This record gives sequence, structure tokens and C-alpha cells, in this order.
Amino acid sequence: MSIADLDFIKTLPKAELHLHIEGSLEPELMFELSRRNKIEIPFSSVEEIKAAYKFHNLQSFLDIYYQGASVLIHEQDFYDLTMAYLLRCREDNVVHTEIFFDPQTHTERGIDIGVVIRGIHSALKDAESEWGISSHLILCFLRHLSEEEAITTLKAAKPYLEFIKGVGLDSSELGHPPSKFQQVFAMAKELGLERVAHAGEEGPAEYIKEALDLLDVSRIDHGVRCVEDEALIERLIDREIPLTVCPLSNTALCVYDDMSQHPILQLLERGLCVTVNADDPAYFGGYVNRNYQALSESLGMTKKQAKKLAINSFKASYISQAQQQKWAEVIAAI
Ligand SMILES: Nc1ncnc2[nH]cnc12
Ligand SMILES: [Zn+2]
Repeated sequence: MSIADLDFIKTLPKAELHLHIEGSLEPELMFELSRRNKIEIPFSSVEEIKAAYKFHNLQSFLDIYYQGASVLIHEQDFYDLTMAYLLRCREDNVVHTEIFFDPQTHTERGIDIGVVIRGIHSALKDAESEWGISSHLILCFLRHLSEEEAITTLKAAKPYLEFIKGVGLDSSELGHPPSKFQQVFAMAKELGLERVAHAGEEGPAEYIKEALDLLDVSRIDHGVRCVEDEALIERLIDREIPLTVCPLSNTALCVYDDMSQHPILQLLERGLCVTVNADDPAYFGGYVNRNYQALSESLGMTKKQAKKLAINSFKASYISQAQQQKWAEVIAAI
């Protein structure tokens, strides 16, 4: 596929399944909110912010990402943040999105979890009624904090469970294995919530197995280090466990030195249900179509592979089987 086929990527309806809403905070909005809320940030211009976005691993990114989120205070801020992302969905033909949010990043600063959820949820509802973009919200626990704090967060979210589809696990992976969160994931299951977890991004393949065995997740976020364990790859194929892969994130955080080393298309060809996602687009150089474009440019992704990836995005989502089927037919006809 040539670069001229960017239009083709845009024609494909897509679901996005791995997007941290706090990671969609563009420098321009960060500045506006810092002024509006009188929160100091250590940058004097948008250019300075962008220049600071040079990462050498996950932690070097997370330090800047949590600092950026400090400008989010009011319900309107969370609304504006989410609406800005949904406008990008519209541009990229993302018709369904499953959004992560990190309540502890905000509650630690004294912000009520209801402020966060109501702000995000009302933007999601507006985008659905205005543009027909459907969505789910996934509450993530920060794995560098304790399980006890995760349990407190889950309890605080109880009045809002009608707005929450599932729980996830993110932040610093190394040294914080899924086994640390077994109890809180069991509680979430008991509450009828879906479960996903970041695993095998920087952490070993063993963490992917733990997420499956101990947290009973139905999807793995990233998961690219499964390539180091042949038996695990076969298990992921047999059990049809999707991986929400984020190519530009992986190169920005030096999981791979160059996109040409990314295994996503090899995994696709082996029969894994891999999907393409942006992770933290304001920090990693682009939204979902930009990720598809990178696969085209660096890995020679074909139109057939792009269609399969788009079909997988619906198959791996939490929309109904009938809806999944409908989108698969639309894409097959393109
Ligand atoms: N790529 C990522 N990995 C882990 N935690 C995150 N939080 C936001 N982006 C993340
Ligand atoms: Zn992520």
C-alpha cells in the first residue's frame, strides 16, 4: 500500500480499544487548562512541551504524562479533553471507542471520582447523539500503587458502575506483576465488569500468562512480548484472546528501535487477533490512522491486512456480536 492510499485507511470504519484519555491531552489544551485553572506547568510554550516529549522507556513517559494531567480539575475540563479526542475519532473514522481513564491520577490530587466520570461520560453521550460514535469506559488501576488503593478506587466507583464497562491495569509494569491485583480483579468480576490488563509491553511474557490465569482478563493491552513464548502465542490464538497493540507507542517508548522491527503483522499472519490503537496519541505522534499509516510505510501493510486489522478491532470490542458482524460486512465490502 502506498502513502497515497491514506484515503483507504480513512475509509475503513474502526474501533479503538486502547486509548488513555489523559494521553490525548494535546499541548495546546494543556496550556489552556493551565491558564484557566491557574495550575503551573514547567513549560513556557507549546513548543517547549513538545520538545520535552523524548522518551527512553515507559517510566520516562509516565513521569511527564502524570505531570500533564495535573491541569485537569473540573468536570468541564474532562468534558473538553474527551470531546477533543472524539473529534479526532470523527476525522479518523473511528466509530466505536473503548476509553481508559486513570481515576487515581485525579483522586490523589483531591478530585472527586464523580467529577472525572461525569465529565468524560457526558462528552461520550454527546458524541453518540451528534455523530453516532459509540463507546465504553474502562477504569484502570495504577499498578505502581497498592492493591488496597485499587480496592478503595473500585469502591469509590460503585455509584457510577452504570457508566463503566470494565477495569484495566496500567502504569509502570516492571516490578508490578498482575498477581499483585488478583483480589481487586476478582471483586470487579463479581460486579459484572469486563477485565483487561496491560501486560508484555515492557514486562515479560510471564506477566501475560499471569493476567490470563490470575486476573481472568479477556483482552491483553500491548502483549507484544508474547513473541518470546511460542506456547503462549498458540494459547492466545486458540483462546482467541485479542491484543490491543500500539505501534507508535512502542517505538516512542523504545520497545522497538525502529518500526521495521515491529511484529504486529507477523502475529496477524499467524492468526492472532491483533488490533491497532494509539495509546497516548498526544505524546506519541498520532491518532489511530497515523498508526495504520506507520505500518504501511515501515512494514508494507497490504490493504487486505488493513481490513483484517479493522475487522479485528470490532471483533475484540465489547459491542454485541450482531454489531461486530455488521461492521465486518461493511469492511469486507470496501
Ligand atoms: N503505554 C502505557 N503503558 C502503561 N501505562 C500507561 N498509561 C498510559 N499509557 C500507558
Ligand atoms: Zn496503554
